[in-house]
Amino acid sequence: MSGQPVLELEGVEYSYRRNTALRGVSLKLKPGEVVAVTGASGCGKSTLLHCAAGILTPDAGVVRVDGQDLATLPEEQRAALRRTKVGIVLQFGQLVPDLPLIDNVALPLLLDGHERGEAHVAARHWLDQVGIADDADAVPSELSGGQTQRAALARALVTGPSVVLADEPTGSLDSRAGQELLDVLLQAARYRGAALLMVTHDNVVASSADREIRLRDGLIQHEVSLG
Ligand SMILES: Nc1ncnc2c1ncn2[C@@H]1O[C@H](COP(=O)(O)OP(=O)(O)OP(=O)(O)O)[C@@H](O)[C@H]1O
Repeated sequence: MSGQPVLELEGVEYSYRRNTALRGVSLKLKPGEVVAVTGASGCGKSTLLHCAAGILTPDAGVVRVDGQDLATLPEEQRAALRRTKVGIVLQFGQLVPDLPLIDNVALPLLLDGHERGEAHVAARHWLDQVGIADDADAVPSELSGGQTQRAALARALVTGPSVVLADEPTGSLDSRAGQELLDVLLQAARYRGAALLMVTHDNVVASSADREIRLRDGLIQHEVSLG
């Protein structure tokens, strides 16, 4: 795997008031690289993902996306970088409740100034890729947990991001549906050259990665190359 890292964390620390979640975590992902973050509940996995996404600002350390330090960018540029370069699949609450799925998935493109028809074509493509093209006109409250997760993945991939961050991407799916969704994610990384960082409790998901980073008490306990 060649190229400069598209995602870089250096000495990232984060505390929630008195609760220290990350104690200095460093990692680098190159284009097309797939990294699984594992570890016991509460070890800091989601916090790491949220820092990488720019949702949380680290207390110390640096997060770079495509070589740009998120902390030094003006808010508007940081938001634009996150919108265009980073696709995020969180566990809950990502979709806009009253918007049909087609618009939910097209939203990152619409916010970025793309024309509506063009955004809808891309959204339909990704709804099809994740297997819910028939639900394009449904609103999120009409969906199952698994369908919601698929829609969130379609929305994360619609901009063709350089970095995809996924928190338990197959969490509420049975093993077959989970495998299908994992395949979509892996293809986005391997064929489109996106770096994929995914938090998972699932050994099958972890073993599909190129590397596994195991966290313990907010630190990298060990790192295993699986390639
Ligand atoms: N909003 C919050 N306020 C206070 N403490 C928090 C908050 N979110 C997480 N924590 C604490 O930070 C630590 C790391 O939490 P985090 O959610 O990152 O772990 P995790 O490895 O993702 O856990 P899980 O596998 O259960 O999702 C834990 O001790 C947790 O209790």
